[in-house]
Amino acid sequence: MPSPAAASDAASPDESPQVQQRVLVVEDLPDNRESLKTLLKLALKLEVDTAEDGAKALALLAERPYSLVITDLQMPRMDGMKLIQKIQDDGIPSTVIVTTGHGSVPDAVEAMRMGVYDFLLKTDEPQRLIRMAQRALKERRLQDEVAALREQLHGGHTFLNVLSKSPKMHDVFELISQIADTTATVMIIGETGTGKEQVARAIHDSSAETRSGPFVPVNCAAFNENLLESELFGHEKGSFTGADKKRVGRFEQAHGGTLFLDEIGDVPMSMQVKLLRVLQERRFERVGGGEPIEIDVRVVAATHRNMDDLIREGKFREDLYFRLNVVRIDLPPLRDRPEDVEVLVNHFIRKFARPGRAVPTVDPEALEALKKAPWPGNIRQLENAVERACVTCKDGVIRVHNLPRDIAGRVEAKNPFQVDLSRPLPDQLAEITAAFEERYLRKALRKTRGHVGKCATITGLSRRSITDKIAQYKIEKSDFKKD
Ligand SMILES: Nc1ncnc2c1ncn2[C@@H]1O[C@H](COP(=O)(O)OP(=O)(O)OP(=O)(O)O)[C@@H](O)[C@H]1O
Repeated sequence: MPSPAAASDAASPDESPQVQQRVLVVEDLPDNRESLKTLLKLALKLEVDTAEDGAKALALLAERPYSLVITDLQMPRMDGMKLIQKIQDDGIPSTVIVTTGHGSVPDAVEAMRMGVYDFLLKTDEPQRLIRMAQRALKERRLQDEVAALREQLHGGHTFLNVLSKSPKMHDVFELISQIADTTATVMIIGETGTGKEQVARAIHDSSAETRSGPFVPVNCAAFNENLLESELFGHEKGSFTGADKKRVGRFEQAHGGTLFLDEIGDVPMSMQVKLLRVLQERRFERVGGGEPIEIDVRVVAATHRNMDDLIREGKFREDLYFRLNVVRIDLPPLRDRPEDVEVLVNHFIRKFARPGRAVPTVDPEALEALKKAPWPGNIRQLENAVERACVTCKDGVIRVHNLPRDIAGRVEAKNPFQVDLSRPLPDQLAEITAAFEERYLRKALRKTRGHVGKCATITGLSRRSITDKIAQYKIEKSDFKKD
């Protein structure tokens, strides 16, 4: 039997703080049982329980989950083979390793056929057991993770903090769970505000490999070429004017975790070559530094741009695109998942509810308006609208007039002359005029694709007046340029 001292330098296989793994040793001889327990405890730094036969083991397995069961085959009462059979039949989510004497090798081989992970001889080196246990625990953890993800996937509208009832998004969840135990590079494509960063975080959290490491986001569009290089790769002291200190770049910061390259379509060509090299070689040098730095990072990139167009126009390297696009996730815009509006509204209401006050509700007309709005800014725009409504609603009910004008205006426009005798006539007239003016202006902007001069000609107003009204109604001119 192995001696405890032999394994003192082995590392724990479970670096994830979220999954607490436990081991069960099943062995009838007290000395062997205790020395195995001490060995495993020391080497794996995990909780280890023991049982003297199969029946006691089953009782323990019914009480708490064990990631790994290490069992002898020959024992009184219930032997190892019967225990294995029961674990298989009852679908107990434990991985089994068999320890056996020379005489029982055929039984151990039979146990392998029944689905046990592996077997080893009692005369084997202790290190062999430790290595086997480490491998088995790692694989178990991945299997448990995937099972937990699948449960989330089919059990509701939330998947690692991403809310959705939409079948299109459920396909995305399925894809994330499929790639959870890989480190494949992922490319997320979606309009602004569709939740690209949120999904990138879900990918990071879904994987036991990355989750215990950092999630490092970089907005590539926020830097010019030189700054982006030093942002990503860091620099050595004195490598350029102003580099008065050594700087650790984002790639290095993300070691062991995920680097999220947002707005990848905006990376200048010369930087694209450098990125490609890092993705291929998994190492790089700091700016002004000679020593190559090895990194173990999952890269998730995102863009709202049409990558095919960028490649066609010669603005993005195809080879880099292929590297990034190993797994591609297309996020649908909010207007293509109307079933999500209510779920998200309720989520944001809870998020923005004022402490100490009741969580607001939404009146049916306001909810209808929220569901019908086109949401060019997608979930972020919806989030802002709900935040504003939570602040302005007075009696704990969000009504149409608490919504931004462009959304409220759509409802009022449906029946602009509805008379409300509880409010003074001038107030209602002013609202109707404003709603009509806003609709007129939006239509003119749509026709002219946001061109203020042309819009002035159509409306008969001055350019200045158009600009003032655009500000007054909080209209985003850029929304019309894209149409
Ligand atoms: N499915 C979702 N469930 C809950 N919140 C979400 C969801 N999707 C997005 N959000 C929230 O909406 C906001 C915008 O999301 P995010 O920043 O991930 O979008 P984005 O596509 O990366 O935006 P941009 O293109 O502007 O970078 C964030 O506050 C995020 O938390």
